[in-house]
Amino acid sequence: MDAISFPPAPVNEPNLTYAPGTAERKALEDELTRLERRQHNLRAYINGRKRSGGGREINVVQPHDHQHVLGTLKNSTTKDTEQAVRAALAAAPAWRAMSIDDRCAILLKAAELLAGPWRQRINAATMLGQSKTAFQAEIDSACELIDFWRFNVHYAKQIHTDQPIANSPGIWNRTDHRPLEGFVYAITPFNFTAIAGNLPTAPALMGNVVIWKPSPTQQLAASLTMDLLEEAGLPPGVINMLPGDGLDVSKVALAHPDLAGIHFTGSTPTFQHLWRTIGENISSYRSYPRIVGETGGKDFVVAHPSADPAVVRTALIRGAFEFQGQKCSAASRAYVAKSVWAKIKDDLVSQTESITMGDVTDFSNFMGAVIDDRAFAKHKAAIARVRRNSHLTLLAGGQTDDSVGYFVRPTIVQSSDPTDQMFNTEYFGPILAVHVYDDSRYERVVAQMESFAPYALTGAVIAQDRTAIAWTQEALRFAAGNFYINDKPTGAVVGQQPFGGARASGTNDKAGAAVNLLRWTSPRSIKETFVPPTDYRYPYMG
Ligand SMILES: NC(=O)c1ccc[n+]([C@@H]2O[C@H](COP(=O)([O-])OP(=O)(O)OC[C@H]3O[C@@H](n4cnc5c(N)ncnc54)[C@H](O)[C@@H]3O)[C@@H](O)[C@H]2O)c1
Ligand SMILES: N[C@@H](CCC=O)C(=O)O
Repeated sequence: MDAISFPPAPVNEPNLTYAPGTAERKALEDELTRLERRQHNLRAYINGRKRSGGGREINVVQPHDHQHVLGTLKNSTTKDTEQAVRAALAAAPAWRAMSIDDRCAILLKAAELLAGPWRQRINAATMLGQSKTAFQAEIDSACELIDFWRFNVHYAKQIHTDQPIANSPGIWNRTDHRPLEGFVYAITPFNFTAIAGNLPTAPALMGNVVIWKPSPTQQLAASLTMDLLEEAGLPPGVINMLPGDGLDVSKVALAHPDLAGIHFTGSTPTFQHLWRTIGENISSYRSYPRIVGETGGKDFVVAHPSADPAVVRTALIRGAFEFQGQKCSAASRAYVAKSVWAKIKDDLVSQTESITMGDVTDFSNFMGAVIDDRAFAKHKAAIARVRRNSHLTLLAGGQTDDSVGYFVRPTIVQSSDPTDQMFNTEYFGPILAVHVYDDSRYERVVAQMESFAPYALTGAVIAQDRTAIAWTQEALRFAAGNFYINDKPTGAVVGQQPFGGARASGTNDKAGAAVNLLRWTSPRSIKETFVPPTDYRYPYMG
C-alpha cells in the first residue's frame, strides 16, 4: 500500500505503582513465583528457531541469592555465529523490501504486548535476573522499552518522509532511506532490559538484519524479549540472538566482510576493544562499519551554595543508590558547598544507613544486590582502599557480604582531595564520593571537576541562584551529554531527554532519537529528469 500514513502519536507509558492490593502487584508476584520455580533453558535464536549453542554452559543466577540458578545458557561458538550471520543475510532482502509501515506495525505490536500481557513476565525476569526492585524494573523493562519502540516508530516515519526541499524545473528529487548493506552487530549490557531490547530493534526497524549478543547476566529477560518479538510478528532471521560471553561471536562478526555496524552499550574498555578490532580489519569490509557505542560514566552532582539542602540530599541518595548505583548515569561524585554540607551531612548519612537492602521479591527493599562476583570484588576492593587512605573518610556503608547474594551497602566517602581516583574511576556500584568545598571556591571547583574524569555522560547542578545556574550550564557544556538542573542525574525518559554522552562515554548517538536511527540508514539520492537534454552543446554555442 503506497498511501501516506501516520502511526499513532507516541506517548510515554505511565509507571504503575505496585502499591499493596493493586492488580499489578498481584500479577507481578504471580510471575515472580512462576519464573522462580522453573529452570530456564536459555537458548540461541537463529533463523527464528531456538537452538542450544555449542559452547560451555553458563548458569544464570539471582544476584541476591546466587545459589538460586534461574537457568542455563550455552556459550555461542564461531560455528553458531557463522550460522546466525548466514541466516541474517538470507533474511535481509525480504526484510528490507517490507514497507516501513509493516516494520513499524511489528514494533507497535511489540510495545502493546509489553504494555499488556507481557509486562509482568519481563518485569519479573528483570527483577530476578538483574536484582532490580519492582519500581526499577517497571521504569526499565516495561516503560522505557515500550517508549523506545513507540518513539522509534515515530522517528523512523519522520526520517522516511524527509525528502529534498528543492527541485529544479522538470526534475523530481527523492531520497531513498536504505538500510545498511550487511548486518548490524548489537552488543548489550546487563543493567537495562530496555537498552538490550532497543539496540537490536532500532537498526531492524530501519530495515537492517541483526546479530544480537546480550549480556549473560541479562539473558533471562533477553530470551523473553526475543519470544515477545516473535509473537509480535518479527520474521525469522531478522534478529538472531547469540547468548554467552561474545568472544567467539566477535571473532566471526568483527572479521566478516558484511559487518555493517555495531550498536553497543557497555563499558568503555570493551567498546575501545571492539573499535580497535574494527580498525585493524578496516580494509576487509565491504563498507565502513557504523560504530555506535554508549559507554561508562563518572556522573556528577554539583551543589552550589544557594542549593536547597533537601533537594541535594534526595538527588544524591536516589541518584547514587537506586539499582545499586549500576546505572551508567548514577551519581558517583558530588561537590558540595560547605554551608550546604553542614545542613545535609547528618541526614544524608542517617537516611543512607536506613536504606533497606535484600531480596527484591520483598517489596520493602529499596536496593537489591550487585550483579555478580566480579562487580562485588571490585566494590569491596574500592572500599578497602578507602579504609587505607587518610584523606578519605567512610561516612556511611562500607559493609559487603556475599554469603547469600552480592550485597554492598550504600557507601558514602568524603575526600579532602578532589583529585583522588574516586572522582575519575567508574566503579559502577553504590559508592558515592563527596568533596566539600569552601563556598567562595565554587568557580574553581567547577573548573577542576569539568574534565577531571575522562567521561561526559550525565551531571547535575543544584542551585537556586539563576546566575549560578546559567554560569554552570555554560562552564559544564561539554562535561555531560545529559545535564540536569535541580534534579538527580539519572532517569532520562525517551522522547523527553534523549540519552547519551561524549568524550570516553561514547559516540553520543542518543538512544531513542532520530539521530540514532539515522546511523542505521545509508540514504540514496535519486534524481529523475522528465525531459532530459539530447544535445551535448550549450545553448550559447549556437
Ligand atoms: N552510556 C550508556 O548509555 C550506558 C548504558 C548502560 C550501561 N553503560 C555502561 O555499561 C557498563 C556496564 O555494563 P556491562 O558490565 O554489561 O559492560 P561490559 O562492557 O562488561 O559488557 C557489555 C557487553 O559486551 C559484551 N562483551 C564483552 N567483551 C566482548 C567481546 N569481545 N565481544 C563481544 N561482546 C563482548 C558483554 O558480554 C556484554 O554483553 C558500565 O560501564 C556502564 O556505564 C552505559
Ligand atoms: N537512561 C538511564 C541510564 C542508562 C544507563 O545505564 C538513565 O537516564 O538513568
